Amino acid sequence: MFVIGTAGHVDHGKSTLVKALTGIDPDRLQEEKAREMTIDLGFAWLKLPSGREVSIVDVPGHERFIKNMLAGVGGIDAAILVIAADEGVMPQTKEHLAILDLLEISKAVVALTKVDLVDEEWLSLVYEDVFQLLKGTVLEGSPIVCVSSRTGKGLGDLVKILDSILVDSPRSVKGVPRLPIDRVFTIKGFGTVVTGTLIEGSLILGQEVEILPTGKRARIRGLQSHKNQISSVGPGRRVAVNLSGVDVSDIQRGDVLVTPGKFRPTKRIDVYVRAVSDLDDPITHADKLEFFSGTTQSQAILSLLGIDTIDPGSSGYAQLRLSDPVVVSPGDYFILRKASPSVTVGGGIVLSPYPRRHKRSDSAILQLMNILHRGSINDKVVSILSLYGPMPLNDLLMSLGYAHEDDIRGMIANSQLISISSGYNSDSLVMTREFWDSIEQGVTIELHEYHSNFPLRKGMPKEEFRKKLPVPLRFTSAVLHKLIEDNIIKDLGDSVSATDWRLEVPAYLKYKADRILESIRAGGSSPPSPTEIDADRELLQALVDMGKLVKVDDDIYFSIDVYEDMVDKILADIDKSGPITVARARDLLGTSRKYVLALLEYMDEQRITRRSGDYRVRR
Ligand SMILES: Nc1nc2c(ncn2[C@@H]2O[C@H](COP(=O)(O)OP(=O)(O)OP(=O)(O)O)[C@@H](O)[C@H]2O)c(=O)[nH]1
Repeated sequence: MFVIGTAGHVDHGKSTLVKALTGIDPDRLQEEKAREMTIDLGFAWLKLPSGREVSIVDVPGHERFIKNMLAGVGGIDAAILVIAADEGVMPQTKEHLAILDLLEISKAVVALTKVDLVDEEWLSLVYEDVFQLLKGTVLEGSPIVCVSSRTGKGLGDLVKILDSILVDSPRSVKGVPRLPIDRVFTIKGFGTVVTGTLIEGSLILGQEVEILPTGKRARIRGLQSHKNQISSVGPGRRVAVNLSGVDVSDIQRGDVLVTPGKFRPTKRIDVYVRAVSDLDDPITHADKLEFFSGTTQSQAILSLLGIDTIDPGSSGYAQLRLSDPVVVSPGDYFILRKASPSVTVGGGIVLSPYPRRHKRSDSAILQLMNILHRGSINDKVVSILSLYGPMPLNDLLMSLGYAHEDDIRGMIANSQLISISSGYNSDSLVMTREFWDSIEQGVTIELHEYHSNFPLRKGMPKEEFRKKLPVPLRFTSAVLHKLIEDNIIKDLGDSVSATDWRLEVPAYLKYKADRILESIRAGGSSPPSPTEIDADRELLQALVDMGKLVKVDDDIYFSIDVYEDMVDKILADIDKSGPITVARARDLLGTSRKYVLALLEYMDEQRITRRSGDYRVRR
């Protein structure tokens, strides 16, 4: 589906032409009728000879209403540039042409209107003038048709030309729906209605939607296109959406209707800027300008990257700081105007909707801009991830545009990118293969350093390890698991170690360790307490972690062979004589009640035995 927009100087016959073509008067407002001037946007639709229906947006030509004009042309696929044959090229003819050029609306036709008012000679002069005017713009070579809305002359040709230029819709049904709102009103008995051009994706009756930047949620209660009730709508269509759960006063022109959670309003964007060629002054760093995109507008401060000015007709990269949050996607077009004198100075393309602040002279940033502007999607993904580090998949899609979802998933599938699922919200973290390699190397170095600093510890506690990972906190668990799974680190329960590391008593403590082991083994089932043999607690724990001692409580450590022997004896006795009491176990092991009690409790903890009243039974 296509949306056609009018453009052209005030009073040159745009609204009259739309009415002559469609039978619908686009001037809706009382004031517009009284003053015979379009103030706000008007809407109509037309069936082309091929049978296709197209929407028409009629815009005001008066320079005072340029903001409304910009809200109207923000979503169009093709333009009719209207120039009155009696007056010829006028200031807003030029400004509107410059805007179409900046928005790269190359599907266009020029309608020389009011030809009933001029003679052939004059007409050919104006025709030549217009022909020259289009040169060097995206409209160069566009058909020029002479029409009269009064006599009907040329209208048939105009419609045929429109039919022939409207091929290959650039809009995708697959994308995420986004509807820049151009009107909000109430209909008695129905409530809130918003209208706009759906720029991608589709909307379905009953669906939940979000209004940005406010984040208000609503439900689609009704859909209309060209006054027909419909149950779903695809991209490139004018649509009226009846919403429940949201008040008219909560919404305004410039807001955007989207599916919840898919877009985030932004006040800083990276852009490619082109300056209008017949400007008096260059665009300069730190200029305060007005930014228009879709139906949105905001004040903007321009930070030029790598340059101080953009000369008329030239281009450059910039970061815009906006006073109001906007909802934009990469590839969106925008216009920049100066407030006084009121003039369109340039426009361009959004490259990155959620950038960081840049150093103006950073060559890496200029390189990134170049790639975001003209690079392949693979290069864009790799550059963004290399510069900004790992990113949740949804943020990456938001940064590069949902149209690239399949490409990005393809890069994950062929391991160019690593994706780690957090397990909840189906949220996953995406990073380059290089970044993943650097995590692997980084943790290995980190763990070896830890092992040499703490030679008596079996590993780094998992909590501590997770905090060191260079990824957002909610993904640290998932990353930890992948590192274990890929055999980069070793899982030790509550801690982790390097895979090639084994806990060993360092040489300088060997003598001490041997003495401790000897004393405890010599004690058999009644070993001395650590205090009695003046044993270092950390060293004891290391001997436990190495499997040489078993710690049954803070004061009782058994030698492993003694412990295993005692466990065997108790289990054999249970098998032979049934559940065992503390007293029977004491006699069996020939030790005191203190040791037996601690041992049996430990065995319960280890799920070897279970306590049942005064007895222990096997688990
Ligand atoms: N003779 C003649 N008059 C025309 C023709 N088309 C429009 N007009 C007249 O020109 C005047 C302006 O026409 P509009 O259609 O309102 O002009 P517009 O471009 O829509 O004006 P804005 O929307 O305010 O910019 C009206 O009085 C029309 O009747 C035409 O083909 N021939």
